[in-house]
Amino acid sequence: MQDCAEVNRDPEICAQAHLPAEELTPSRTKGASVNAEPLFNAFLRSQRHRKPEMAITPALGRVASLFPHIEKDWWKKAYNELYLYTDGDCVEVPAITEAECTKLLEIPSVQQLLQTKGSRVKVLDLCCDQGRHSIHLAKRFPDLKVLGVDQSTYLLGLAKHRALAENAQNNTDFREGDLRQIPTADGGIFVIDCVDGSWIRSNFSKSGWEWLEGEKKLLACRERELSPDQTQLASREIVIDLDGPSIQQDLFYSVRLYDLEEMDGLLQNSGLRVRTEDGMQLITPQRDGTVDMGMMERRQFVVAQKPIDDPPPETIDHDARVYVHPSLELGVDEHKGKLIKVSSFVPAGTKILADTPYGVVPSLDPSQPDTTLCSNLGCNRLLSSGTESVRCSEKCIRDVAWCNDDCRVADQDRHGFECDWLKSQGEKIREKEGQYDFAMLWLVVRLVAGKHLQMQNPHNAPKPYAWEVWFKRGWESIESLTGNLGKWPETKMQHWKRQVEEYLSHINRLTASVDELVGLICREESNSFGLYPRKTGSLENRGTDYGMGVYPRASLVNHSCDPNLYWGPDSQGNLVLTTSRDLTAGEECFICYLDISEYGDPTKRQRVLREGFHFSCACEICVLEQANAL
Ligand SMILES: C[S@@+](CC[C@H](N)C(=O)[O-])C[C@H]1O[C@@H](n2cnc3c(N)ncnc32)[C@H](O)[C@@H]1O
Repeated sequence: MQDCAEVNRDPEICAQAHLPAEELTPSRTKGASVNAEPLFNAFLRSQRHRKPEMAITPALGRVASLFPHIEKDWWKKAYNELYLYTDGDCVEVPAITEAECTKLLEIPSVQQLLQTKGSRVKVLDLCCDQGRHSIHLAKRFPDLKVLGVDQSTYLLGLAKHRALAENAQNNTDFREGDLRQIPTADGGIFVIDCVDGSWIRSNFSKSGWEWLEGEKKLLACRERELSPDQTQLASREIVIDLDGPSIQQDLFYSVRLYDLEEMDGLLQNSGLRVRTEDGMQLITPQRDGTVDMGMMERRQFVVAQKPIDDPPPETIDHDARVYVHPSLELGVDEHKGKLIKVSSFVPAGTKILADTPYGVVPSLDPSQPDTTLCSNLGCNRLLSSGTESVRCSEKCIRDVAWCNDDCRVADQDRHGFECDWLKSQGEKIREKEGQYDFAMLWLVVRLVAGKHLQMQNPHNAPKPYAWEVWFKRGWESIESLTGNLGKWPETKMQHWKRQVEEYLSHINRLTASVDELVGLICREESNSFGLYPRKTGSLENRGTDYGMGVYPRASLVNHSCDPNLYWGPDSQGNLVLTTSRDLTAGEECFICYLDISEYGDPTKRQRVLREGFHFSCACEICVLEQANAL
């Protein structure tokens, strides 16, 4: 690996196009695509004499479980010529490689890097396989230096052969290496193209039969099994050559399934920070109905970076972390008001929006009084009991903590705004009005604190973001939220007015009037999101909330009892909205405002929506239920 570092020290784009190679089970496409490339076949022919390295377990019939049969280092032998026939062939189409590279280049931070550095950028392609991305990028940008690293001597040989034939040998290099021993460079961008574990977990096919009509006539028979803890997917692949000695391979292997949160955690453990603003884009390779796509069916890009120097707290712009999918746009409906829709087809499992909060508060679970959120708005990490944390030196309230001193310093000004108020009013409100009203009033105070800081630091508004075509940022985004004014019952309005007069006049720097603050409560109550441990919008119970926040962009998504998005916070308190099914062009996006697992009863559900959100739901489920009730 020393060599790699020398050839391509500090790569700027580290693309783990197949993370790790052994973690993927690329699916199959027609053998015709293999035939389409004479060079590839010539190489295969030249390798014909090689005996497959794979040891075949003789006469092993049906097995009770696949897991006991998996050899420890199965991946050391599996990436041979058969792999390209039965697995790698599904992406052996130049158009797919081109589309995937275009996606990579569309990642905002990659674009930015290319714009600032030109094509002098160095690319490290880990688990480069037969070099299809490396060679494509090298040809597309002749000044680029691309190093491909893989553990398979066979695939590297093919990559070198191809680079030569495609005249890309001068700016590519291919070396043998183990990705686990490659140090990550500072300042570069780390892109992982990996299997979408959570999707595969619930959608994988237990078996697959596939005819592979190419240079060889092969039949691949596959069987798959999920481990009891659902973290591993084991496969058995028997490959039969119809012309030659029949069984070519009986391979048992297993792949670890990571979902986005786990991947995020892994990257953070390795000192990388996930760039949520770059999105985790989904690639769905071309396929046809006859292909057993295996784990290639759903993949995603995760983009991360080693933190460079953090900007000083007063210049932090949380809105810089907002991610908006390019197909997303705003609309208006006569009854529903503003709405979010998509302008083109978006496949299921796509992150459509990741929004940053304008304010968040922890909502303490009384059974776990030590659990809270890092108070730094740029962090919001969950601090479970036992996690090391820094407490407020003024001992204002037990809910206030930071995960470390850096976060405390970054949050100094904002917390300074609320500290005295929390100290004098916090526990009193909780005792007299209850936890819900305390969290609501605290959130309102944090919203006002945000406005106050913004007014103090007007330079806190750098360049416009592309998403500002549709959305507002900063305090303006809060002001533009619907408050359902005039729709709340008078008793509720009086209750909030009393609370504002009784508790909020204690903030010295608060310059807002009682009416403005009551209006802010109405907005907060119409738009705030709970932070739940499990995703919401599915039939699963979402669990108990550990925080609540106002997310001005995500707030524009309307409700349906049969939503097409699910939502949940990431580890930094950003709210991530993901499509739960394919969306067609023009379709409105919906989340479910309720935990549908608790609101199966239509009357109860309609009542909560009317009282809490002031509308009668007319989604398909509600219409059907009403028709059945008549
Ligand atoms: C979080 S906001 C959603 C964005 C809102 N449409 C706007 O104009 O800002 C919640 C409010 O949107 C409206 N809304 C949401 N879903 C709706 C639906 N399915 N039908 C009618 N109104 C809806 C209600 O007024 C609700 O209180």
